[in-house]
Amino acid sequence: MSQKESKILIVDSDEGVLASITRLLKGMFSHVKACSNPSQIPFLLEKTAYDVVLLDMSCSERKNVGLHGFYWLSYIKSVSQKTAVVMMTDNNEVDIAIQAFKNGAVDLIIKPWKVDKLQSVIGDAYRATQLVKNESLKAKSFFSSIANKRFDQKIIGQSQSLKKIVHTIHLAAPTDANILILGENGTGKGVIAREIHRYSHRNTAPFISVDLGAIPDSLFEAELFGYQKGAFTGAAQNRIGRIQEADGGTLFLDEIGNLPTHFQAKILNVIELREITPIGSNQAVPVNIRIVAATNLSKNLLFDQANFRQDLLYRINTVEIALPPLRERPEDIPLIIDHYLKTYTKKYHRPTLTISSETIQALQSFSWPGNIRELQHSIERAVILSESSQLSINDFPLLTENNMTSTLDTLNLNDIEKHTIEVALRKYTGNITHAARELGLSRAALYRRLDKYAL
Ligand SMILES: Nc1ncnc2c1ncn2[C@@H]1O[C@H](COP(=O)(O)OP(=O)(O)OP(=O)(O)O)[C@@H](O)[C@H]1O
Repeated sequence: MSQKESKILIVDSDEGVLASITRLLKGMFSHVKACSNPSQIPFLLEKTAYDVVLLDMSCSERKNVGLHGFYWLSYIKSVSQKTAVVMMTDNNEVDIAIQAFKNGAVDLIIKPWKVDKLQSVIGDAYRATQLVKNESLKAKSFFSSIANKRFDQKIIGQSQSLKKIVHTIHLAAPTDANILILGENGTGKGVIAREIHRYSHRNTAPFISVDLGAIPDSLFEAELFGYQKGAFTGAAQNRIGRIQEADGGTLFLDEIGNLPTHFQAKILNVIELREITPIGSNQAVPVNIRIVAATNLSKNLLFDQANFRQDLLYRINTVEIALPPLRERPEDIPLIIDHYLKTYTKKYHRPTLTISSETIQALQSFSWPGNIRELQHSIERAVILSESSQLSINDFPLLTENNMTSTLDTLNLNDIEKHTIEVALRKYTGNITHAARELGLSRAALYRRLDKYAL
């Protein structure tokens, strides 16, 4: 591999990992930078154009906060499309790999790594970036195609409840009313928010989505309000924040229910004053935005002022859309299956794959705690792993296991704990951070139990 001006950034909170990978890659790259605090990533990327970033999935400046790597992966891809990001994880899960690729990672390394494997993956990633430089048009579409497809999703389903929701969207979208979307994880709140934007008169302006649950506290203000050059160490140039990026368009505040109270006050201020002040500036900038917000909090929790500022709530819920969980609209399931079967057989080159009607019925009777996202992932996994020309019940392990729809016929605490963990993992389609949060455990404590129960 040519060493001429090749640059790699390695991000991992574990200094030991950093030291050993740095040693391994020093011979391959002319510039190797190790970083143990991911909040420095914005400043490092501003200073240097890295060809490759090797990023740990759970890197965070805080302990046990889970898969923050996904946040940083999106960040890196948003500021530097040409940088190839390779993710590292100590978790050998298909879902994590699929999610990493969907978010734009070019490869994934499972810890503990084999030296030759690590070097060949990084070498390939570097060569891909050179391809981008040489054949920029072709390669650009290679890097951006997966990401763009995510935003094309149409609302699929014909149940009465979904029809009502689509009708509400058509009425409310063209007004500038703020809209609050309520629904369990994976019910399609993001898809609805994009549909609202598409039907609004702002649809030629940006739709900016901010996952409030994923932004580290230390970056909240910089990310949302932007900053001025010199505002803090490392602020090498002015940067506009996400709110200003949405000027003229729609700002989608996802997971608003997870926002700490002091940040809720800042968002309320923006909505009331319709202006923001970047960090380091004393000049307020007017912003013309329409707010669409979403949360998976139940109405009871949301309307409890101990959890959420009620003055903010009444600002964002002019129109409320409550998305029903998938189990309450099983008539939509065959359409969704058909859609994702077509999508994934095409993607994975298995055009002749069908699904038996018995399997469709079984999928309709399942409770889908992770909703459409879980159904979608199950179909994707089945398409990848099935060896026959027709998908059957056996291609969907959750249909054959004694799963969460059944009541546990035991009082053994270990069995109950294992079962509860399985339910949480399914609900969040393997997302350790979300599952741990719902179980009231730290990520580390959940990992210990996964080992204990061999899950
Ligand atoms: N009506 C639908 N038809 C087909 N696919 C859908 C539909 N609604 C959502 N999806 C797909 O389901 C997945 C989850 O959707 P989305 O991210 O919008 O859910 P969400 O409620 O915002 O989830 P979360 O609360 O976890 O952020 C996405 O891949 C999306 O494309």
